[in-house]
Order: sequence, then structure tokens, then C-alpha cells
Amino acid sequence: MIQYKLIYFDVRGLGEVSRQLFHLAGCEFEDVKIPRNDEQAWLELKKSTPFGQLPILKILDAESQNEIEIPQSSAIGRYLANQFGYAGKTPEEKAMVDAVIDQFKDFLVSQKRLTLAVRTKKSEEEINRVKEDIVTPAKDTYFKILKKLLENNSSGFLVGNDITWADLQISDNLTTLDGLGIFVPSEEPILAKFHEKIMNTPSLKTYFEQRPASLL
Ligand SMILES: N[C@@H](CCC(=O)N[C@@H](CS)C(=O)NCC(=O)O)C(=O)O
Repeated sequence: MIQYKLIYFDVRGLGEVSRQLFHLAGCEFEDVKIPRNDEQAWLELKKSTPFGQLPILKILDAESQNEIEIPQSSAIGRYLANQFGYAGKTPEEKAMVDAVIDQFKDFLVSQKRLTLAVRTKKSEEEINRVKEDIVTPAKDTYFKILKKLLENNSSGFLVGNDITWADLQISDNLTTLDGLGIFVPSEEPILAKFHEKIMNTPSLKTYFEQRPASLL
């Protein structure tokens, strides 16, 4: 039997898509959450992580006691999506799913500057400056790409006819951007409809309703 342990901080962040993939697939896993404010606990754990950061996924074969650890959020997400059948159905769909994930990662670079300003409690003026100078131009490109994908796909998903981990990643990011005031559902009906659809995925709905609230 295979036992999975996902280790990340007690926020959604870069660990959330993997959590959602386990719930979507109905696969049991240990969801280890390191308190963000317990720096000592993290610094102790950091020494033993493969690349010095979280998330990591530990996969234990209970029979042979063989354990492997996968670092990097996209590598973990892609691995789980392939294991559970949410990576796209054909090589071409998989490539497009990966392209959407890469586009999200490109956007994340600008988003990170905003989340840093929010987390370090910068002044409202500074936060608004980061939004106007960095995040808004990046958002415009990113949202345009996502809307084009949705407009060209009658399934309501970003790629193909079924939900993939790209849908989970983008929907989760829209939740974050909503909280940060960057995604305003009433101004973006196509993205709002997509977000609503993913949030109402039957096997995820209870999880979404019960998980602790987290801005990031
Ligand atoms: N490219 C990595 C980035 C991982 C990353 O930035 N992790 C942060 C949390 S979101 C972290 O471990 N921070 C603590 C540290 O670097 O000491 C990934 O996608 O997993």
C-alpha cells in the first residue's frame, strides 16, 4: 500500500492544488501543515527537505518501506495529476495543461510582490503602487489568455472536456486574487462563471466549505 504525506505551511499557497487533487481523487493522504508563525519548527524541518523549501510530497511504500520525497509544487501537482488522471487525456492536452500552469507561474512572479507587500504590512499607498505598476499589467495579459481559452472551449474547462489540475490551479489563484481585490467577479463574468463551476465540483465542495479560511 502507498501512503502519501504532503508537507506545507498552514496556508493554501503552493500546497493547495495538491491537497485538492487528493480530495478530487478520493485518495487518503496526511496533510501536514507547518504553522507559518513557528519559524523554529520550519528551520528545523528545512534542513532535511530536499531543496530547502515547501511543499514536499513523501511517498511511502508500506510493504518495502521505500520512501521517496518530491520537492517543487509543480512537480508534485503534475505527478499527482498523472497518477489520478487529471493531467489531460492526450499528450497535446497535457502540453496545454502544462502551458496554463506555466502561465500561472509567470503571473505569480508579479503577484508575489503584492503578497509580500500585504504580508509585511506595507502602507496602503505602497500596496496600491505595486498593484498599479506591476500586478495590473500582468493581470490584464493573464486574464486575457484565460478568457480566450474558456471562450474557445464549450466544456467550461480550460483544456479538454474534463477537469484538470490546470483548472484547480487557476481557480485557486482566482480565489486569492479575489481576496486581494485584483479579481472582481462582477467585472469578469467569464472568469467568474469558471471559478463558480470549479468551486461547485461535487467531490470538492465539502472540502472547500470545511477548509480553514486563508487569504493566501
Ligand atoms: N518553486 C518552488 C517555490 C517554493 C517556495 O517558495 N516555498 C516557500 C513557501 S511558498 C518556502 O518554502 N519558504 C520558506 C523558505 O524558503 O525558507 C515551488 O514551486 O515549490
